[in-house]
Amino acid sequence: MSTLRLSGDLWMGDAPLIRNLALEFPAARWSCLLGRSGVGKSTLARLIAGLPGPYRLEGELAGNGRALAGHVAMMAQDAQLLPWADCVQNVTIGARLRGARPDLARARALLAQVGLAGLEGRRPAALSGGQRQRVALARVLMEDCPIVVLDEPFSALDTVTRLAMQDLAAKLLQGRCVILITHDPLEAIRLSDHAYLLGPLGAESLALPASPTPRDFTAPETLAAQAQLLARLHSLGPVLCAG
Ligand SMILES: Nc1ncnc2c1ncn2[C@@H]1O[C@H](COP(=O)(O)OP(=O)(O)OP(=O)(O)O)[C@@H](O)[C@H]1O
Repeated sequence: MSTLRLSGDLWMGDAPLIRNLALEFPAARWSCLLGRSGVGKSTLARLIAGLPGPYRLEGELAGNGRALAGHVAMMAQDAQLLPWADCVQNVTIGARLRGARPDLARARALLAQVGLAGLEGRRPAALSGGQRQRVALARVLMEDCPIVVLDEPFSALDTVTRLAMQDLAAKLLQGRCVILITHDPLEAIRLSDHAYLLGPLGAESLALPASPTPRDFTAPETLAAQAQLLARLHSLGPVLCAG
């Protein structure tokens, strides 16, 4: 699967959310989706991941004309772990739901890769927020899908843990088509090869530094791009609540 393409109008119930979408998510690249709260970023993430909901796309979503079922793994802000299951059981949940025999050795190896060697038998309640996101990352790697959707995966973490998780994800998800949703301009700039700013009337492509990712958060070009992106997001104005 080389490039994932999404085009058309996104609807929530009987109301349009985003019109005129023409998004391209190349293989082996990180693409970022930005936009005001409520614009429809998580809805797009769910659509790409094939999750059910009261939304529909009047258009096309495919990778080289092929359907996406079985090709997408997703990681969200909340690690979404089973509270009664230990790390190994959480990482192998996909196989068990499919009725397949879980590869426990591979699960343990992936947990070691994300820095959780020795904690395999712990349940989520006995892990820190950062450790839970590491389990979620290991679960994504376990699924071994060419497309990975990350919906604000690190936004609940403190800044230093977040930077470490960004570096880890950039390393371990290398070679996959990653679609990152984030509110954090620095995260977008550090990790993305390209970015779209979403609005109700469509998506705008944003310029990013040419340097390789993950970008050094102290590099002048990273900081300049972060400031520029923050200014662009700020210019959209605050989110207003109806009623
Ligand atoms: N299950 C649902 N039923 C009805 N409306 C929904 C549902 N889920 C989301 N919406 C609405 O669809 C719109 C888009 O929601 P979505 O969560 O995709 O936005 P978002 O851009 O991800 O926002 P945020 O940045 O705040 O997470 C919002 O107006 C939201 O209220």
